[in-house]
Amino acid sequence: MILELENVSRRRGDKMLLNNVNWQVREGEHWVLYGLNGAGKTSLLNLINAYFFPTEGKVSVLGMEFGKTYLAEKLRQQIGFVSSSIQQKISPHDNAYEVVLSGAFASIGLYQETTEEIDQKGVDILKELGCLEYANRKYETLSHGERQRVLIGRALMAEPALLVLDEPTNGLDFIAREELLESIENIAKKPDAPTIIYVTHHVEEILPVFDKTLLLKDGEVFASGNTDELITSELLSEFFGMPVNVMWSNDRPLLSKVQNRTSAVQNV
Ligand SMILES: Nc1ncnc2c1ncn2[C@@H]1O[C@H](COP(=O)(O)OP(=O)(O)OP(=O)(O)O)[C@@H](O)[C@H]1O
Repeated sequence: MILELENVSRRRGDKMLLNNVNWQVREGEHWVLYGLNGAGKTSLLNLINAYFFPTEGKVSVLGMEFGKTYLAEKLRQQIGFVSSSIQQKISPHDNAYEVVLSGAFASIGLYQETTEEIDQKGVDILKELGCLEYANRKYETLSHGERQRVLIGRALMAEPALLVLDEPTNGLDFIAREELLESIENIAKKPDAPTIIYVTHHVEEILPVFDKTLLLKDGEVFASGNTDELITSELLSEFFGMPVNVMWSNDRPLLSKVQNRTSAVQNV
């Protein structure tokens, strides 16, 4: 089992950041974690990464149960994490190749000697993610989309059992977003792929490989299960508290607001 959360709550003062969350992620599954701003997604990721501990409930990540053994460092080495907070920590003067290689040591910056095997693996990953042409460019000169690819490459260097992609398409234009999604899909489809948790605000980004979804609302699990059963007009209308329409095109959902009668009349 990759992830097992049992009746997990996290309180901060009077506020419940997470309330009675149950979630099981099995090896080989790919999940979307979907929620609006403030739903508790970051809080949940902080818990998975052992930056937070639950006030109540049981958390077990990659077979390590929190509280019983304190293995935060060991755990984090086995989780590939791509987020805007990691993005900000990368040294802007390191080149793309060095950033990717640093993932082998779970370090920010490359301080250790690499082996030939590590170097080759870095090249393979750069190739796979389409980053070879800018491998020698400084991180600070890369576009937003290129940086995200490099960060995913860095995360893959450590061969993580779990890869968490926290809103990786933020700030990307349509083409860059679709290209990045294609790369993510290719990674997910590989036989030795890590389990992926893809965090997003955008239903349109749910790729067919993400066949499991957790809908988080106000710190609680609104629903979890098979994506095609959850991402429906009916369930999402209930989730948003307003009527929405979900249409599927090329196995990807498209979301739109259903116009109510009053606004339709106003538009006449
Ligand atoms: N340290 C804290 N103290 C008090 N409230 C907090 C703290 N951290 C987060 N919150 C609140 O908990 C709620 C959940 O926040 P969280 O950042 O987990 O949501 P999110 O789903 O990641 O949102 P976004 O998509 O906007 O990043 C929010 O209402 C937030 O204001």
